[in-house]
Amino acid sequence: MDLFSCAAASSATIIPSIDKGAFLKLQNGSDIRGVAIDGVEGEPVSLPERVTEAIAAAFAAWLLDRKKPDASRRLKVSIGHDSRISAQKLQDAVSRGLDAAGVDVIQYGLASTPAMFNSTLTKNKDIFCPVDGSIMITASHLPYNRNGFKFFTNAGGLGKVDIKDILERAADIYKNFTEEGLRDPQSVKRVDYMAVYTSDLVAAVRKASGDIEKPLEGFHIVVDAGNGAGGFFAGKVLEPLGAITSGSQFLEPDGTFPNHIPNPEDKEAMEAITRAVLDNKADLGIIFDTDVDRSAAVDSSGRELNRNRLIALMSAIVLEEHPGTTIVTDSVTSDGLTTFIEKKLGGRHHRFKRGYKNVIDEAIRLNSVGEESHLAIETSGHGALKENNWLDDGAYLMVKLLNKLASAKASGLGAGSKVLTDLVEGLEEPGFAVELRLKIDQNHADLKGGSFRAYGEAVLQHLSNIVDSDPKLEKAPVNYEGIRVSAFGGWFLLRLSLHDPVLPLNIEGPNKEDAVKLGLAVLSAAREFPALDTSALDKFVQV
Ligand SMILES: O=P(O)(O)OC[C@H]1O[C@H](O)[C@H](O)[C@@H](O)[C@@H]1O
Repeated sequence: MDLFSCAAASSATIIPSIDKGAFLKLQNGSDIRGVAIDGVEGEPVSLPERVTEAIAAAFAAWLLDRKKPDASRRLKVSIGHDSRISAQKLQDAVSRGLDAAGVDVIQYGLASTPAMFNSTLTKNKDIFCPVDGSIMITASHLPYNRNGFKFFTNAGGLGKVDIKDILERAADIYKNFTEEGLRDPQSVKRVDYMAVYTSDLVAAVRKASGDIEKPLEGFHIVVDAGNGAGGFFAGKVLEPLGAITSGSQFLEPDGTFPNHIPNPEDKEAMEAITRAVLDNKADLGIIFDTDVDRSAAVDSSGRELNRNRLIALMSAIVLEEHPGTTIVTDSVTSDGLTTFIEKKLGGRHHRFKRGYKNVIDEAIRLNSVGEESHLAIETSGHGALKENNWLDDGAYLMVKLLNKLASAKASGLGAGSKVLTDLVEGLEEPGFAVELRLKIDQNHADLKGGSFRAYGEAVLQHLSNIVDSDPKLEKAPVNYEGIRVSAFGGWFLLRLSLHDPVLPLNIEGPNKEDAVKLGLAVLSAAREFPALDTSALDKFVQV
């Protein structure tokens, strides 16, 4: 069943009528996300093929406006996809939409999100690069029935404003669609771009090791791709570098994700890669999300190198290369991380907002106003380096770790992941950490017809007032998102979710008891908002 109401069937024309509002609802920050296939009750299809055609044609129109090519040149757009079961269907629809808008289509097949951005930068006429624009068909770690798009030009990923513009254009294009349908493109070019992208990663590690052909010889590294698109990393990156990859798991693409969610923030996923490392007595484990823009690692003792630890590790590597530089992170990073970056590593920690695009854009902005920054990274496992064109690339983060292993071995420091573990030595970790997500009921009368955002802002304002009147609670002096407060040896941050009608609450404390005290401070404010579902917090504070 389609989400959209059907227009009255006059003569033979049955194009479901879809208004602009329904198109705009497909926006998810700087991505487009929707339900691509039937199968989950209560989740009707919101991204059918014809809507996809319209979105692709709208991207082409947007790109033509930006690039203004002269009449003799046709623009080229590359398309790639992750392992989702709707990938082929959407790739065909995207190709028809681009072709109808007069743009050349180059299909890469199974690919990673960072590879797609990279194709706008690669200079190689034989493979039609650089392309003018690129589309990745993915819904990251979301369930199997979802899908969506990320768009790139050589200036980076498109932002919120551009996505809204594209969806508005798509709604107009869709209105003019006829029952006849768009033709299949006359000529689609197919390129094995992942071969190019992976050989760049291999070259980067070889270079860092002082041009050794197999700098990872003697290392045993297991990869867990969670049946997403990241399986290439074992056979196309690690093995040519000499590493043993036996025991790697879930490398085959399978859009039903039968083993675990491909998501380095997911507990089960991290447990799966940790088990693989320990069972195989491997030196290192590497895990990716579905489209490989996020990653995490596990050391040989089974210690997870994700979230704050991964940021600490990457900061140590980047600050060795660029002493004193600023590390930009998302807002839910720990106080211990700030101390580590500033006191141990001698850098500056700029704790900004949640959202990978927000941290990357902030790092670029800092550089433009004279503050040097080389790393923008989120606890989610998204990370981008200046040296890599600010490409949001989970595989490149792992390449930086491999460089470290390879150069340690080359300089006689031996194999194993100790060189990485040693780099995070001294990072203070909280005794207790939790994230609770408090939902706002958008249909509740207390919203009085207003938006969930306005309601969430009112909760935050009320909490802010309570904090101001309590001497035990100390507001963070610099804060870019929500209300962050230190007390009882720990901290909490209550903020609005980037996309959902939710107020995520992060609490870290020396122990659960102190974390509960922080939770109670939030609860005293939250209780007064009947549309806010505080049940998770109620449960948490009942020790
Ligand atoms: O605000 P939240 O609901 O916690 O979501 C925040 C997250 O949203 C998306 O997944 C983005 O890709 C991440 O970069 C961001 O961190």
